[in-house]
This record gives sequence, structure tokens and C-alpha cells, in this order.
Amino acid sequence: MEIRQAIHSEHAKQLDTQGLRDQFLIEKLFIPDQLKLVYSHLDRIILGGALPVDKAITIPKSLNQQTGTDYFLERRELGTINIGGPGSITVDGTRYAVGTHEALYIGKESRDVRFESDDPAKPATFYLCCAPAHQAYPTRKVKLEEASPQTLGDAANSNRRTIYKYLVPDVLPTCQLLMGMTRLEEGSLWNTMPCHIHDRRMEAYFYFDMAQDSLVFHMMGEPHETRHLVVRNRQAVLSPSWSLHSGVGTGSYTFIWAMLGENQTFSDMDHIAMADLR
Ligand SMILES: O=C(O)C(=O)C[C@H](O)C(=O)CO
Ligand SMILES: [Zn+2]
Repeated sequence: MEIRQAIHSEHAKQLDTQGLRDQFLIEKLFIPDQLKLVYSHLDRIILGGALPVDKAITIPKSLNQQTGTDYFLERRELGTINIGGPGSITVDGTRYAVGTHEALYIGKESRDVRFESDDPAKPATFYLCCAPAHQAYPTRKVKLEEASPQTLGDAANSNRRTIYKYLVPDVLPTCQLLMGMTRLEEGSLWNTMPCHIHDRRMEAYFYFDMAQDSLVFHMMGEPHETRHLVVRNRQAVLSPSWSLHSGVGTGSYTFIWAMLGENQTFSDMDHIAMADLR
């Protein structure tokens, strides 16, 4: 499993383009028929992808070497949103059908997890976020209609969007993982602007549904020391708690956000006045 160290903001601001990309960008998350995971020391989040095409993908036993536990989810919870075709996830013998843009929360102490696609021609594509957990909450599927929606922004500011909160306390209990998907309206290209930080939680953004030659300029850094990352389709960004996180696309895109940290209060954000951005 690839490891990313935590990084101080004073170090991050010295980095050049490649240095920033090495620290914060995850370029490849999906390898056919393999589980790809990246372990970050930012609140010990693990991000990953499972793209089952010709065979099922399972969580290998050897992963417990990284977690120092008997099995991977012994002290962890796992959230996933399927951005591909219809598929299923079998958790300790119970099969959950997981369609496009449906989420599955997999509780702590789940031992056997198996990802499958219904049709190899339209494979299910599971984006995964995994967090340390202290309590075994029930495994549960969440459909798009069950996610808690919040529409923000307007066309005049090119930031009209709906935030679908799938794994949040209003919908189901989790130990610390918060996860959802934000969809922009046609013509709106800015997410999360006006922007914010939240010192109490780290965050990860995963951009998808982008045209081949389309880019997102993902904004990061402390509000007075902003930087950007050029992000392509199906790439993820790690956002430490000191970093703002916002993006603008050269074309349409959707993204999945996930947060871990002190609290599960989505609205606990420190908004940054436009005048304070540098
Ligand atoms: O478009 C947005 O605004 C978001 O999706 C915001 C993220 O969910 C976020 O940064 C939550 O802290
Ligand atoms: Zn945020």
C-alpha cells in the first residue's frame, strides 16, 4: 500500500509543481481487477479504488500488516460510492446491489468484503474511503434519493451545485467518516467558492465524470498562500486541515468529498472572505 506522510504547511509552501503533486495528488486509483489503496497519515484516511471487471476483488489478508490488526476492518469503517455501472458488494455473506451513484457504508469488524460487477462491459467502479473506527455500526446502502441534499451558489457566480450528503449523521451513524458527492449544474464550473478551511477535519476530493481533455484546477494551501494542482478525470486530492479546497473546471465534472477528524458537523467551516485570499 502506498503511504503518504502528513505535511506541515510551512513545508508545503516551498514545494514546486511536482513536489505538490507528489504530496497531495493521487493520480491512479483504478486498476482492473485489483484493489488500489493509498494510506495517508492525515487522520489515517485510506483512499482507494476497486474496479472489478473479469473477476471479483476482495480485501487481501496481508493488509493487516499495515494496520497491525488481525484483519483490515477490525478497527476501521469503509465507505464507498459506485461511479460505474451496476455492481454488488458482499459483506460477510450478505450481498448488497450497489448501482451507479449509490453508496455502501461497511461497518467496523466486517471480515470478508467482495466487490463485483454485473456486466464486465460496464464495470462497477467503487471509490473507497476508509477511516479508523471505535464502534461497529451496521453496514447499510444509501441511494442518491436518501442522501441529504443541499443546493448552493448561483449561475451568475458559476457555482450552482447540489451537495448530496450520503454518509452523514442525518442519514446513518458512522464513527467519523463523512462522505458525499457534489454535482454542478450545467455551466457552473466552480466548486466550494467562496471557500473555507476546517482545522477540525481533513478532507479528500475525488474528481470524475470529466471529458478526456478536461482539467480541474484544484485550489489548495493556506488562504494567504494559495497553490493549485492540475487534476484529471478520476484523480483524488488530499487536503490537510490547514488547506482550503476548491476547484474550477475547464469542462463539467462531479466530485466526491470525504472528511475525517474531530467532529461530524458538516457546517463547522471557517469561511474565507474573498478579500483575504492571496
Ligand atoms: O461544493 C461544495 O461546496 C462542497 O462540496 C463542499 C465540500 O463538501 C466541503 O468542502 C465540505 O467541507
Ligand atoms: Zn471542506
